[in-house]
Amino acid sequence: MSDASDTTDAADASTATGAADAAPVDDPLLAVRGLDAGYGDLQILSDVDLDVADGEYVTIVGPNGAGKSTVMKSVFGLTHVFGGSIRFDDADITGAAPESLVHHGLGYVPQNENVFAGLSVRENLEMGAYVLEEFPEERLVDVYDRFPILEEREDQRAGTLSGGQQQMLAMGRALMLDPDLLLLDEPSAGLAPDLVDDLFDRIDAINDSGTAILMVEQNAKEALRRCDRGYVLVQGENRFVDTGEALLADDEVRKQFLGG
Ligand SMILES: Nc1ncnc2c1ncn2[C@@H]1O[C@H](COP(=O)(O)OP(=O)(O)OP(=O)(O)O)[C@@H](O)[C@H]1O
Repeated sequence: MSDASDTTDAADASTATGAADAAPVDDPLLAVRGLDAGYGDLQILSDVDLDVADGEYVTIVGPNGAGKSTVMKSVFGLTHVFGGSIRFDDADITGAAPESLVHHGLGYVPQNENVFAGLSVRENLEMGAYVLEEFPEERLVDVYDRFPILEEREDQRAGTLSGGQQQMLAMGRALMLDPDLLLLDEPSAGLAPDLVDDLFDRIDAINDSGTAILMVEQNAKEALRRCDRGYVLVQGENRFVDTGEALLADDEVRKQFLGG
């Protein structure tokens, strides 16, 4: 974990003992500061700070109901923000609508219902680019390169794909706009264990080609193994922040959140 002497003003906002510097990145692509957010009148997140640098791979782990998905939804304009700010690429996007965020270079793959089941694979991918005046053929080629099964099945209805293929399609759709930051909410949920590694490899490859990733995962050990930095969120607050490697090695994190 980071030394306490590292703490900045933003980190001072962290409430839990042992919280490291939650905002350690110079000139971050995404900067969440002091975020209080939730649904209707219900506040779920308290004073959350989170950074993602350009090209960085950041993961959020933590117990069920901690508010991990709520962080992602807040970044994508899908919650009620009570306080704090969200900046992306030097613009204040706090409370901005999802339609405007995709223009800004933000892609979001929700955990559930993330494909149009009644449309074909190709139509789903076309929907991913609907905000553009001209269809980006080169993006389709890139997505088919990353996920060849989607090209093989381009005329098949998305609802008939397997869970893993639907997840690839959802990611492919978000990649059609070549986002600078891709938000992935539990991409491995519901996948057979032998498919999970393959999916994580593909996410690594997306990151290797320059797209920053912010990912929520239940599969915490694997996610921390692969990411640059991780946040452990508990009851709507940052509890630990560090490199994935340091979090995996931390006794308290291991004992409390990674099953020993
Ligand atoms: N649309 C909603 N309206 C009201 N409360 C909600 C809504 N969505 C989530 N919540 C509540 O917000 C809290 C945090 O949920 P969230 O899905 O962000 O947690 P999570 O850490 O992602 O959990 P999990 O790992 O189980 O997906 C939970 O108590 C949940 O019941």
